Amino acid sequence: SGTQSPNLYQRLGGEPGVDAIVYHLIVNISQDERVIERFRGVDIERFRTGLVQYICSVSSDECQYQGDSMQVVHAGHDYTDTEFNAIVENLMKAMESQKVPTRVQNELLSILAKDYDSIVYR
Ligand code: HEM
Repeated sequence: SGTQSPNLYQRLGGEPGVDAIVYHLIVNISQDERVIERFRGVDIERFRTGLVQYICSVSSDECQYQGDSMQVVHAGHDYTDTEFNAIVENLMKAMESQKVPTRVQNELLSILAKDYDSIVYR
């Protein structure tokens, strides 16, 4: 804050911005037949709060993600390339709906892309 340049979290809209992005991501996932079956039986409120916290933690030093590592959370499901890309696409649509500038979108995507090897196994 103050005269410092805003961090990525702030450029994503801070807490209300990230809440809205994650909300729309979940709506998009719920309408996406490529991945919806993967979320059957999942505690969505827990998923929502975990994701909000995770995005905050990778985009600022303002939060600590309390959940398990991406590797542990996604282990044993054989998530595919196509499913990974579907989630990314749903996130992009969510950010677009919140009018997040393209370069800010790309900054978050490039950070999350590093989790690819922890989520998709082959
Ligand atoms: C950019 C890629 C991804 C990121 C950053 C990501 C991140 C996360 C985070 C932070 C959580 C919450 C963990 C917690 O706090 O408990 C989570 C849970 C989950 N993710 Fe992902 N994820 C990604 C890709 C995927 C993909 C490709 C799938 C499958 C289609 C998937 C399916 C799930 C499911 C089903 C849960 C809920 C697990 C449970 O609570 O049992 N994720 N993910």
